[in-house]
Amino acid sequence: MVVQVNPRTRHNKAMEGSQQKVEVNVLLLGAESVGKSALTVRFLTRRFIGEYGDIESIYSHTDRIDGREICFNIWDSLCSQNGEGEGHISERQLQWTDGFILVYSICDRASFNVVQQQVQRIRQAKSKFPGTPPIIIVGNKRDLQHRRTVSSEEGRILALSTDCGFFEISAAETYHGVLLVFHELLDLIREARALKKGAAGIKGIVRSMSAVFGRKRTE
Ligand SMILES: Nc1nc2c(ncn2[C@@H]2O[C@H](COP(=O)(O)OP(=O)(O)OP(=O)(O)O)[C@@H](O)[C@H]2O)c(=O)[nH]1
Repeated sequence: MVVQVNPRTRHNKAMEGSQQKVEVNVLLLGAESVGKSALTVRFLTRRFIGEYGDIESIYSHTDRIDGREICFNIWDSLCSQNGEGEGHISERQLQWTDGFILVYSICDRASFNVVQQQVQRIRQAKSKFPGTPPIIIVGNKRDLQHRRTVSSEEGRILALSTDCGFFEISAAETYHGVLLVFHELLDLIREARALKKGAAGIKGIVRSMSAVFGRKRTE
């Protein structure tokens, strides 16, 4: 079973008219050993291979979803980069990504704390990078119930209070939960893009109208 919270109403796919290929950049963050690579590899290959090594990579994966080609660029980041401390997010990462997947392990409270800090950092960066990309919080290792130290409730409350999506999954046990995470993020990214486009359109109309009326006033 997968626990899920949707932060907003689901995106109406009719909002995106054209049938061009859609490209989305997805950044996976979280503490060490929470399963970021396991999630990435599950999504790319449908497999769980157990050990993943310490390689930071950006993977590209194209899928056909609802009759449309979607290219996912997935940045599987390493924790504690450049001595900046756990949970650090670089400006390059913030500028690059269209959406975040923040992963913690349900058996590791410290990793949940890291996700809490990362949500705050991303939200604070909003002023620097307008239109903060959507965030999905993922509690991984759901198969290890006997070692659970973070309740589902805590994950859900964090997500609700910070306007993030939330899933509890086991990358080890199923592909389905991982697929849901990426598809939900895709929906939120498309929704954010449609809103941005709409806002730009309205701004354009307002600009044209003020140009016309502004000119008339000075005549
Ligand atoms: N039981 C269980 N183990 C998992 C699950 N997901 C990942 N693991 C294990 O957790 C360990 C760490 O997984 P990784 O995917 O390498 O974690 P990571 O977050 O990419 O780690 P870093 O690259 O060191 O930051 C590995 O031994 C995985 O096999 C899961 O859902 N359940």
